[in-house]
Amino acid sequence: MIEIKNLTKVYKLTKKQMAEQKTKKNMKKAVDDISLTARKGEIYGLLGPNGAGKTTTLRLVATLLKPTAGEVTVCGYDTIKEPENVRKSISFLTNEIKLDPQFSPKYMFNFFGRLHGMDEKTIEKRREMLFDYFGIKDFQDKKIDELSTGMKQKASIAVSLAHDPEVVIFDEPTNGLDIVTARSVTDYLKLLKQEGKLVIVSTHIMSEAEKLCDRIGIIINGKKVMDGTLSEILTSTKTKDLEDAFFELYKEYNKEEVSYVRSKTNY
Ligand SMILES: Nc1ncnc2c1ncn2[C@@H]1O[C@H](COP(=O)(O)OP(=O)(O)OP(=O)(O)O)[C@@H](O)[C@H]1O
Repeated sequence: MIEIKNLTKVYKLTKKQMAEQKTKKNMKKAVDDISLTARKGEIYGLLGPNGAGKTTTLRLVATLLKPTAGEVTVCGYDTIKEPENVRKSISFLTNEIKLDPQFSPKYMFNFFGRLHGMDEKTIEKRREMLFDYFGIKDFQDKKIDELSTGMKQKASIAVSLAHDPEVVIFDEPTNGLDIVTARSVTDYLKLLKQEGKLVIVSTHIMSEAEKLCDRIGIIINGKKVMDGTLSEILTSTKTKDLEDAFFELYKEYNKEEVSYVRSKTNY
């Protein structure tokens, strides 16, 4: 289980970042008082536009960042007090973490398996199963550098799952993948859920959130503005699909931006 309580993350901005973000403030509140609970046997989706704070939230859960305020527990372990136990319980995948291009998928899998303290027999069994599922076997001895984007992503996913963790945290796992590869990834996430794992993903793809996630947390400007099942969200927003629901919430929580877009488009 993941329990997030009043989580806040403020970044200090460099002068360059201030210029890039066109702001005079040297602080950016990327995550603003988010609380949520995600349970075993479900896929929880963080849905939000670019810059909403999804990656920062997942990095805080994965112990890669320290919160400015609030707390997170993963499988009962506090991310600040017991980060090692949290790391043992999770798989974390993000676009910024890449496998070393000079090594092969097989080498990387074995390396991470040993790092997690797995014995050679278990490593081989897990590798065979995961490489088989993701169609990596024929490419397992090639350099990562020589693989296609989809194959690289599938290899990263397989390696990240080597130790069979209870909690799977994937930041935009289908980003940049073709529809067939993306489907093999989302189908595998459903299998993990059926095994009783907790899967938490971020996405800005409405259809993916609709089809994949049991519950969805909508994040706008660092705040969780709503969460629930798809039908709960549609009922509360009186809309017929997630895109309309998202836009209703976006208008409510982002009035300045929406009126700017309207004035530009006469919408
Ligand atoms: N290391 C950092 N230093 C300063 N600001 C940051 C840093 N990382 C992220 N931000 C800012 O924090 C905000 C939230 O970023 P974050 O990457 O968490 O959003 P996101 O929802 O994952 O967006 P995307 O879908 O574009 O990945 C953005 O305004 C971003 O520019």
